[in-house]
Amino acid sequence: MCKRVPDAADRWLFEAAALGLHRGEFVAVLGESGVGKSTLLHIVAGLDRKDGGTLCFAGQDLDALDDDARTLLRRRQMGFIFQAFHLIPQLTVAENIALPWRLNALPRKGLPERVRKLARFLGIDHRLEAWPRELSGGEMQRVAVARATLHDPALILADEPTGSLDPDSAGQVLELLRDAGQRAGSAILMVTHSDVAAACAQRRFRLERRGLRQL
Ligand SMILES: Nc1ncnc2c1ncn2[C@@H]1O[C@H](COP(=O)(O)OP(=O)(O)OP(=O)(O)O)[C@@H](O)[C@H]1O
Repeated sequence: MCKRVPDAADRWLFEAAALGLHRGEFVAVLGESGVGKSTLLHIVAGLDRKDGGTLCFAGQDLDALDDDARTLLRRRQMGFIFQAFHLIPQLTVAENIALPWRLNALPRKGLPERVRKLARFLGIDHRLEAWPRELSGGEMQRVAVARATLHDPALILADEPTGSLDPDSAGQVLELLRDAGQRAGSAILMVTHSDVAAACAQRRFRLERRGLRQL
C-alpha cells in the first residue's frame, strides 16, 4: 500500500509497503521518527486512509466494507495500543480495560475475574479502581495493553507499546503481547523505535520512503 504525505499531494510518505501477517505471528516495524509508522498502523486499523494498494483481513478486501462494517471488524477483531494511550478519563482502570469487551457485547459472566487476572499479570491489579489521571505513564501503558488484548483479538496493533516503560517493565509488556498472541492466535504488528523491543518479534522490517525492507 502507499500513502502520501498528509499535507503534500505530490510527495510519498511511503511508496509501496507490502506486508503479510499470519495468525499468531509477531512482526515489528522499525523506523525513524516521522517516517510513517503510526500512519501505517492507523491505515491497517481503518483510522486513516491509504492512497493506493490493497488491504485484506482474513481474505476480505477491506475496501469493500462500508464504515459501519469496518468499525465492527475493528472492534471485534483488532486491539489497538495507541502511542498516547487514549484511556477514557471518565472511566476507571477496570472499566477502561473492559471497554472493548462491553462494546462487543460479550457475556458479562466472569468478566471482573478476567480483568483482574490480566491486570495481575501486568502488575496493575492494585490500580483497578483508580482514574487514568492518577496513573504514571508506565501504568497507563499497561492499562492500554490490557485493554487491547482482553478480548483476544485476531490482530493486535501496537504503537510504541514500551515507550514509557523501564527496561524490566518493557520486557514484561512484550512478554504479555507474545503470550496474547500465542494464547489467542493473535497476530501482532508493533511499530517501535527500539531495537531491543523489535528483537522480541519473529520478523522485523524497517519502514522507509520506498516501503518496508525486511531485516
Ligand atoms: N493528520 C496529519 N496531518 C498532517 N500531517 C500528518 C498527519 N498525521 C501525520 N502527519 C505527518 O506524517 C508523518 C508521519 O507521521 P507518523 O506519526 O506516522 O510517523 P511515526 O514514524 O509514527 O513518527 P514517531 O516515531 O515520531 O511517532 C509526519 O511527518 C507527521 O507530521
